[in-house]
Amino acid sequence: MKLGNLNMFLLNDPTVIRDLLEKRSNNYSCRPDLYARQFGDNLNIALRDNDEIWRRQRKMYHVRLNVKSADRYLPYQHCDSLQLLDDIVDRPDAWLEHIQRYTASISTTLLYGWRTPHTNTGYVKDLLEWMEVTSDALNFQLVDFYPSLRILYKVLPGWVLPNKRKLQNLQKLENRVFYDLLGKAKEKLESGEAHPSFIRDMLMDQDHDRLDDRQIANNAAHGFGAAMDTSANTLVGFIKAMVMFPDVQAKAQEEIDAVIGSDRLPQWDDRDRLPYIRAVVEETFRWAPSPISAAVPHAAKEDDVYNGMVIPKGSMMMINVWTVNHDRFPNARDFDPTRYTPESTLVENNSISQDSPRRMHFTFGAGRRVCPGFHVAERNIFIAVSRLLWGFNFQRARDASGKIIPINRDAVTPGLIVRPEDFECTIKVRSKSREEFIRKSWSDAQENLDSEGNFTPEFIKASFK
Ligand code: HEM
Repeated sequence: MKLGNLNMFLLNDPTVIRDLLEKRSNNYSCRPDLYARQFGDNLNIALRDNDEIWRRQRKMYHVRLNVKSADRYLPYQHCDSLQLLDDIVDRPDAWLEHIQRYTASISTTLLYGWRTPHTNTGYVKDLLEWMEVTSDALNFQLVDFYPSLRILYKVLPGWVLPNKRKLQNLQKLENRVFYDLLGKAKEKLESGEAHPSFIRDMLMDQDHDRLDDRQIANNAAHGFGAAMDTSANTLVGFIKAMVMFPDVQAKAQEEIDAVIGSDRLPQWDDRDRLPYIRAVVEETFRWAPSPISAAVPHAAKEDDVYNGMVIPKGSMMMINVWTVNHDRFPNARDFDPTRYTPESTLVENNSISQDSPRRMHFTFGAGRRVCPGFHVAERNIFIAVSRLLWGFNFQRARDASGKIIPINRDAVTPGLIVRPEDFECTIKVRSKSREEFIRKSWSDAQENLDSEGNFTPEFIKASFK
């Protein structure tokens, strides 16, 4: 595809994705030189080109959010999911809000060490505002397709170029929020009160990791941007699937009831014994991918030739996630967990395996840029999905005359990160005894929280040995 002076290749075939993004990753793990990169000190890991700073930033994710570290953070997810369940019992119609709070909270806890009991106060409010401004400001712009316009963009003032103004405002917001959060993390570290988190680990090993303050501040905040919406939107996709495919929901609950029973909640350790739930999670990633075009395109570092086709230096390489997640499968818009064998879902890494053609979905991207938060994401989603199925029934909503309100199966919101378009549904707790169990579990969990809703030092000491 030719967009202005820019060449864009849409990758619609897993074999091509393997051959280019994976086998030739030296050439295809760059990012395009988007205009937006000039703002925010070019320290957004997802936008930055493949260079020494990006490698250092990315290494932090590999070292500090790998499988072992992701397991370490499970007490955070197990606890926050109890508030999610309790919130839904309280106000089932506000389920979207509760899901967004859950994913915001596990993100702030893991990245910064503090919880988010409500999303409308404090730094989390700032972070959510930042994400909103970011998704608006980061859309492709004319100057991305006609790089010769850059000089003009440089000299023209913000009031003539609304996008330049948006990016300038974004930079101001980032300077305030990101560095305040860094300052707060440093204070906690100095006073010995810092809870385990990504930013704490980066600060503790700052000299060894060779990241300066600005890089650490950006790395943590951009983790929030990458984690919060993608995880929330995936859970919205899961609820939509359960409402539209009641037989799948019934089968999933059958498995949970048989393996877990009614007097405890599922947890991550149960994953091995819940093959159908694992398949529901994978099918959710395939069926409702939040980054439908793998979020940010890769770019070609040098000219290349593939199957006789010339790929010029600088070309954008977009994984067409929607297509590769669907085209290979019969009845691809049916939500069908039986597409997966228990063996294929048992190994977590299969979803990001380098052997692309064997993969069932590309929701986490591919090659050296593949999502480094994958293990955390898998835990966020598995814990929420299994517990929601344990506690609730998800049904079609009816209007005042009792008629079922239709749902557009394929409609998603616009943008590079999408979620299913709003739809009506009814969520009901499965039984009185389950409601009481949820109430009690959350009430007991609150014993471990202080007056601001953060974990007490005793809980941290007991959970992180
Ligand atoms: C369901 C949840 C998630 C989905 C679907 C998702 C998906 C993606 C995708 C498609 C990419 C781009 C991959 C590519 O360019 O090939 C990406 C990049 C990234 N993700 Fe995730 N992600 C999720 C959760 C998370 C979480 C929980 C974190 C961190 C805690 C995270 C951190 C990142 C970062 C830092 C990048 C940029 C990597 C780079 O450019 O080198 N993501 N993610």
